[in-house]
Amino acid sequence: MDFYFKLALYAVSAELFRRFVTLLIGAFTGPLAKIPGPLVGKFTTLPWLVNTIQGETMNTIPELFKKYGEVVRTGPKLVVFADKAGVRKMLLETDLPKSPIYDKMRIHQGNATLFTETDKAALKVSRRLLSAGFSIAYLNGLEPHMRGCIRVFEDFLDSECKKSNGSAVVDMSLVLSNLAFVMSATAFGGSFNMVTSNDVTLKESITQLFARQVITFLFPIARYLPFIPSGQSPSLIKMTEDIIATRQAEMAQKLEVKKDILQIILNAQQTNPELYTEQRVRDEMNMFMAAGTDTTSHTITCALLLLVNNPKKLKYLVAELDRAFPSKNDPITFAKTQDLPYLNAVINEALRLLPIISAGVSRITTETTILGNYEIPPGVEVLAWVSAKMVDPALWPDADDFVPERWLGKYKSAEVDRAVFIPFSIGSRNCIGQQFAMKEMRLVLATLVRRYELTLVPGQSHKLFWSLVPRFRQGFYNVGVKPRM
Ligand code: HEM
Repeated sequence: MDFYFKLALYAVSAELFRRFVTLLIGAFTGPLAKIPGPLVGKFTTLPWLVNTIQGETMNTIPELFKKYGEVVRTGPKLVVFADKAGVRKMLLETDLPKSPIYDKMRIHQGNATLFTETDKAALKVSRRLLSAGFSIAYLNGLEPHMRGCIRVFEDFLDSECKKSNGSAVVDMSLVLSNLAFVMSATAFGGSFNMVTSNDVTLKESITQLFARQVITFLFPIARYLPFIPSGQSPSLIKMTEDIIATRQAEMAQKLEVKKDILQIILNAQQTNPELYTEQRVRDEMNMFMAAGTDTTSHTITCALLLLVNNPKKLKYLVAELDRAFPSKNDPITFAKTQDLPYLNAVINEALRLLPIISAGVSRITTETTILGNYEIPPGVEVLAWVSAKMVDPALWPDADDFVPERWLGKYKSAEVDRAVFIPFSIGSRNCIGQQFAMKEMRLVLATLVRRYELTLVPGQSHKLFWSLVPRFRQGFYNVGVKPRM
């Protein structure tokens, strides 16, 4: 017994020693050793993990770029890139696959969705299939749904104002999240009047889903712990199940059905039931609703934040919208908002200054790849820190200021650099919902600014943290709202 115990002890010690030596060698030799970064990053990703849990990487990594330059090693096999060429090469030219953290974000292991698919061949199939649901013809067909949702939203704002003697203070981050959720849900097959209030249930469902995804990509084992949020709130599960069941019943009765993403997924299920299992259909729908909710609502909330804090710019936008819609009741449409220069410029500035993509896009090298003048061996997680160049003072005069005018022509002799303005990412994994999002954001922002007087509620913190998307630390963003005459 004693002999076996000693043998086991020697074996464990030898293994620990081997690992220690490998770590030391990896830290100070080999291609990654040349990459600058904090000393601790050569040995462990622990500080990065802690920062990610705290939602602080969006604030701390830019500090590392200031200290170490545009390429920083933050873990033994983790490198973050802010340089233009490196980011473009990783996302576009070499088109590296998504890293295994996306596998870990799956709600159900074994069930990939479009967002969490890491296999390039499988991606090609599902991306081609689902792209049909984002064609211009399909998106234009969504206009009545979106405008219907906005009408209900306006009724809600009007009644809030009536309740408080004509003007109200509204938590825009909450109500816009609910609105965006309903817009996605109706676009993907849901019924129309689902949410008309400042009920927090749906927002909490999405927040919970995202929080779980962050926890499980950091600690995959956590998915088995009872106190970790399931990411499957009962209201979200029920809603998705109802939407799918209603559509399946319509199909069974051979009724004419909507041509939408849900239908595309259900048709795929009929031809390929092994790949598109019932569970995958549900996960895919949940993913689309989540991807389409806090992304657009955050961007619109930030556009409002920037506008109410810059009243002169808000006036320019009001003037543009008054010219385009002289009567308060003129229909605000896709076609009429598509090319409004100042409206588009405001949305671009919101996407540039307060982007969704504020904590890097994760990829993995599969062979030795030259990125940012460094030789990156296979199996290294590389993060494209897209947001860095979007606020680089060398490219954007008054980089931290809200200047919609820079999108209307040269600003202080600089033209916008579209090669670094990539809030929807680039390459084969760019945002499939980009046009959907732009159409939705133009409609909502134009309606709010044309029909309501919007004012700053002072004393609020603009501090953000990251939980798959940026969120307000204070938990809300209030704006004063009053119907315009
Ligand atoms: C302002 C709004 C939005 C922004 C800024 C945005 C941004 C992005 C970015 C940066 C990615 C790449 C993420 C990565 O590689 O990890 C992405 C992917 C994706 N987005 Fe969006 N998004 C927005 C709205 C939407 C909407 C409305 C939908 C759906 C209706 C959507 C669906 C998706 C999907 C499915 C993917 C994964 C695509 C793939 O991996 O092939 N997004 N989005």
